[in-house]
Amino acid sequence: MADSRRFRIGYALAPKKRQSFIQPSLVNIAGERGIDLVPIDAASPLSEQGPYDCVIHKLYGEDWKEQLNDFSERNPSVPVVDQPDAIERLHNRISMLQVVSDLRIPQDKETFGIPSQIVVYDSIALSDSGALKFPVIAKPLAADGSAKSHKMSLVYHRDGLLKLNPPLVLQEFVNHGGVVFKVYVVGDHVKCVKRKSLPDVSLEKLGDSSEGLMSFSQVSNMTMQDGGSHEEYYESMRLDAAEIPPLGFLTDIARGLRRAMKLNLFNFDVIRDSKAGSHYFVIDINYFPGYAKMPSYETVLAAFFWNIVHKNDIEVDVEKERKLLSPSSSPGGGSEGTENRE
Ligand SMILES: Nc1ncnc2c1ncn2[C@@H]1O[C@H](COP(=O)(O)OP(=O)(O)OP(=O)(O)O)[C@@H](O)[C@H]1O
Ligand SMILES: O=P(O)(O)O[C@H]1[C@H](O)[C@@H](O)[C@H](OP(=O)(O)O)[C@@H](OP(=O)(O)O)[C@H]1O
Ligand SMILES: [Mg+2]
Ligand SMILES: [Mg+2]
Repeated sequence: MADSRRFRIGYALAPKKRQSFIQPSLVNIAGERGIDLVPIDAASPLSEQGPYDCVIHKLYGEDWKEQLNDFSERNPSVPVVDQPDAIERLHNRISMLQVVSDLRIPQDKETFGIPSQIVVYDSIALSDSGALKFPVIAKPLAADGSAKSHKMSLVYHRDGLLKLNPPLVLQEFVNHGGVVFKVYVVGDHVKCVKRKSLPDVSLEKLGDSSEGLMSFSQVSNMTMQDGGSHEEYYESMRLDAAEIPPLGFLTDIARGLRRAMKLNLFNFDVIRDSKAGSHYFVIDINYFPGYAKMPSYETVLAAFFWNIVHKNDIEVDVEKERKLLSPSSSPGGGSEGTENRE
């Protein structure tokens, strides 16, 4: 007999994210699979809303974190995707990439790592960039979703550093042919797309840049102008010609990151070292990225939701779950039939 039970996924998203992610196409495809997407009002107590079979979210701040923790304590059987403590690691650009350095994956033909980087907490420390080679990219230390956290500078020489505002990360710029590979992860699903990136920096450019630095923001999200310049034309040719790294290689990294971070919804940016064609750098990891930009995102996300409500097939903090499910924690909430989940 067909399963007629419907499942409710509560979502707490900022207005812009809600608009881009909760497309009618996603609502329809999830609906056909028996899953209803239900908005959560972040201004009211979460524990008074519901019932939900799962909560997905992307909101910042301590208050929201407390709300989620409180909800999990009251509703231990309802998965919160993902746990706020696990997401927090991605709000700092050092802890974000540390997880990549700590990954132990057998590396064969293709190898990966992160660019050399240092963290700078105050202006005095800016005069000492250590052993870093220029150019470097200065990135705000915090990756907290604010417009400011995406404002970067490409710094050509030491003098350019003095114009920056710490706390920030100074990361060696790697020439990579102007293309960034965005690897989207949704549970065990992995999809790579190509995007425009910063162009390579030549030695000549390094020598004659009097400004010392160039500011930019969200370069991979910039669309090319209609009837654009020659430069844009060549950029788009470069993008078309770029070969995506082997999917098996990216999937191994994705799987390793998912396990290590205990996260299900993220993407990471990868660039290919122009000097060593099979060496790659992971330069950024983002929680709950712009999935609507991923081909067939509706079917992928609907399948993910289905897996959660039917099989609980998500990456979780086992220790935390154990505590939450211990007899001392109070059960409750969740919609009818939640206990049917495995
Ligand atoms: N080390 C690097 N070498 C070369 N290019 C880089 C490096 N780091 C960043 N970039 C370029 O700068 C862009 C922005 O950097 P990054 O991805 O760290 O910022 P972000 O604001 O967190 O991006 P997103 O919008 O993906 O969250 C990258 O997409 C890439 O084009
Ligand atoms: O504004 P914050 O919270 O930092 O999150 C952004 C991510 O950092 C970006 O990576 C997302 O864009 P991509 O999906 O192109 O990576 C971007 O996607 P969006 O602009 O479609 O929402 C955001 O998710
Ligand atoms: Mg990025
Ligand atoms: Mg980012």
